[in-house]
Amino acid sequence: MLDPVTESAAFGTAASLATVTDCKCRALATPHGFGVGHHFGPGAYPPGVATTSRPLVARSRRLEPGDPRHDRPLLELLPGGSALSWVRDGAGLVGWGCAARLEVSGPDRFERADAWWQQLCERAEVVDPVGLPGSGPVAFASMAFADHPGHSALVVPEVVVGERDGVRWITTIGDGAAEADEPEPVRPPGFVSYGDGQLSATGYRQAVAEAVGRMQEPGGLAKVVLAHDLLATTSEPLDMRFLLHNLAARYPSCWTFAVDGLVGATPELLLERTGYEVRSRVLAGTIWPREGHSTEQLAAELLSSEKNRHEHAYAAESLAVRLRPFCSDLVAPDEPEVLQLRNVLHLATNVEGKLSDADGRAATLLRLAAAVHPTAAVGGTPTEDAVRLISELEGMDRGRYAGPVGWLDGSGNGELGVAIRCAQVEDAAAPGGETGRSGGKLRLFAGCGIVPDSDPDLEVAEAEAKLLPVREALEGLH
Ligand SMILES: C=C(O[C@@H]1C=C(C(=O)O)C=C[C@H]1O)C(=O)O
Repeated sequence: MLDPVTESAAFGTAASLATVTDCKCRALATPHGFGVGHHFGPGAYPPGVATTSRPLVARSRRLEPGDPRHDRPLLELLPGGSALSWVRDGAGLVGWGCAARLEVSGPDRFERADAWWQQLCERAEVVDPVGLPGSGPVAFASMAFADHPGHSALVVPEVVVGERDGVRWITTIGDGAAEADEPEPVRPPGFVSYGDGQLSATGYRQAVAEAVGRMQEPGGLAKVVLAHDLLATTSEPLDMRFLLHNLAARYPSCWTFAVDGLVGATPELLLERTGYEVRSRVLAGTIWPREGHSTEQLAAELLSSEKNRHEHAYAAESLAVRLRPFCSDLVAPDEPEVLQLRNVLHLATNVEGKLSDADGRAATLLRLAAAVHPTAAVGGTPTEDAVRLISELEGMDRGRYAGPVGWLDGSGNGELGVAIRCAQVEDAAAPGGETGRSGGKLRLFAGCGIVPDSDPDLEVAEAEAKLLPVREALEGLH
């Protein structure tokens, strides 16, 4: 987890709050703007006063063979502590330290986060001869699923190491002191035990049965995605890198992420923006391995399942319909394909578009995310009714589970996945920590799309299959 909040300023209404933290360093917000500086004293910026101190300084440079930061796998560079990650097939970004941090909540969390990041980047001093998506200043983002409750976080690391198209680079943000941080050995979490979270598996079965009953009534919803959580406790302090390494080893084609204590490996890409190109991979419709059934048989069964095809169509359409207004061109195939993972197979649709810039400025990634989140892959159809039903029937706080997670750079590029197959670290419990406990505590999440002909027992089994990646990573399988 990140350093404790040392100083902060809050603004907004109770319905919509933003807190910008000077994490032993650099960025602060006020009701009227954002400033960046060093060594603020408590109350140095009373409400209503905009700050005018120093901007962020970001310097990128290429790493060359022979430098361990060039030659070692990205995840092995993480020094421990506040790990930040977005890695797939060995490429992507890892980061550590905290040069600036924003916490937002409420219905306009995306807009506020976007404004903060735009402003930080506009004022930043950037030296970036690398010039690739992800070089220069970067923020890792993890947004709350719902308008209420839950907070969203943007973290600007002090050091980022990136790899793209075979090029490795390092970016330091701020004074670069954290660049020298040496990775400590990764520590295993010891014994893992599980208990009910806020919604037990039996409670989940009941919630699904209730949803199915209501959906079968006239005027009922077409689809709702219900989830539940599982509490894991470890006997030793939790080193997030242990999870990241094991997830990346078993799920290399997924995006292995860690942002502000939310850690997982997602197969679902909400949006990627590279210049004017946008891309999304929508997943919905699932089958999981069964004794005596080959992968080919399972794939054929999934493709021919009307229930799964319906679940999928709602999700793919929700993304395409909401993304289209921002695009001059959008291609969404009519037929889904099958994505095969170790634990499950999904129906998948890859959507590609070109952003329009009619007013001279294409929509930013966070604005696009605000428009498309939640798709019917994690919300439902119609969206607003589904989100209300989720809150009523789950009765738990999803936090940032199923929200957008990923990174943004200063040129408008970035990738946001859907935060599934993940856990929220509630307490890493470093030895000597305030809790006096030595073990860590995490909440694992999994959910399933429910349609009027869903079988509650099968949905419980599906959720169990979706919990496996994090469980196995925690238990040391790689
Ligand atoms: C909600 C989750 O997964 C989503 C639901 C799916 C489904 O219902 O078939 C498939 C992929 C994801 O879009 C999850 O893994 O927690």
